[in-house]
Amino acid sequence: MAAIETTNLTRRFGEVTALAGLTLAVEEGALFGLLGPNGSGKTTTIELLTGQRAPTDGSATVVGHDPVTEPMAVREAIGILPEREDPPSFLTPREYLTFVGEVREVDDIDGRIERWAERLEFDGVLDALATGLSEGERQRVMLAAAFLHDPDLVFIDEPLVNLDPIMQEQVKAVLSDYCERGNTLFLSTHYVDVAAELCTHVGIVEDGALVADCDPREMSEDELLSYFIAEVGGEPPEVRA
Ligand SMILES: Nc1ncnc2c1ncn2[C@@H]1O[C@H](COP(=O)(O)OP(=O)(O)OP(=O)(O)O)[C@@H](O)[C@H]1O
Repeated sequence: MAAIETTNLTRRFGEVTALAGLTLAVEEGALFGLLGPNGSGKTTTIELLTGQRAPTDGSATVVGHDPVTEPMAVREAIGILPEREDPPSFLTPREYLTFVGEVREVDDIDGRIERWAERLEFDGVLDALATGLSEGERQRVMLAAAFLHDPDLVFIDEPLVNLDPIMQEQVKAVLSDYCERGNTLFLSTHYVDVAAELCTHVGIVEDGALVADCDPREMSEDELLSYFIAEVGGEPPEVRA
């Protein structure tokens, strides 16, 4: 069954067409990556699918609900980590996550916070003001917030940005494990290596339209990179020896 389906999803901002008729299906349990260059419409797609913005044209279904007519049902069923969002600077991670847990009506909030803090290794700063946290620590707190209520589907805009290589590996394991339990992830990224290594399904988007839909497990990272560059209008690189 599809966790997400879009038909001709379109969004214009005045003269600018951010999304130009995106038609896409993401199956339940997929670790989906929307791969595209800067300005290709990735963030806009997430904003439309999560009910933060209305489309100019077209439609979408997210875990069986229409984000335009049933935004609350969508919001309850999903987790989201938008690009460049931080916990409030004047709260500690524990306070912020407690607030999120209460809004999300999570059982055993304290236990879940402890488990996520250990898993994402920010237990040492759980009671420090967020203003003093590193960018990577703030990113991990926001990841915990997205997963705290154990949703069926999570959207993450650029999941590994700001993380050091060791933390990137740990976050990749968290994301893979989440999908192996039957949940669905919708990532947006412009990093081909992230899509190649992590995803089970990649959609390549350019100028707001889907130009390719592939399974990266069936190709090497170099092949995905060449495919990506060819699809977004450039010349493929010379294959490395
Ligand atoms: N609120 C807005 N008003 C006007 N134009 C917008 C708005 N939001 C996005 N756009 C434009 O729509 C296009 C797609 O933007 P979007 O942020 O969805 O791309 P993206 O693929 O997420 O880019 P990046 O990888 O740089 O984050 C861009 O040309 C952008 O300038």
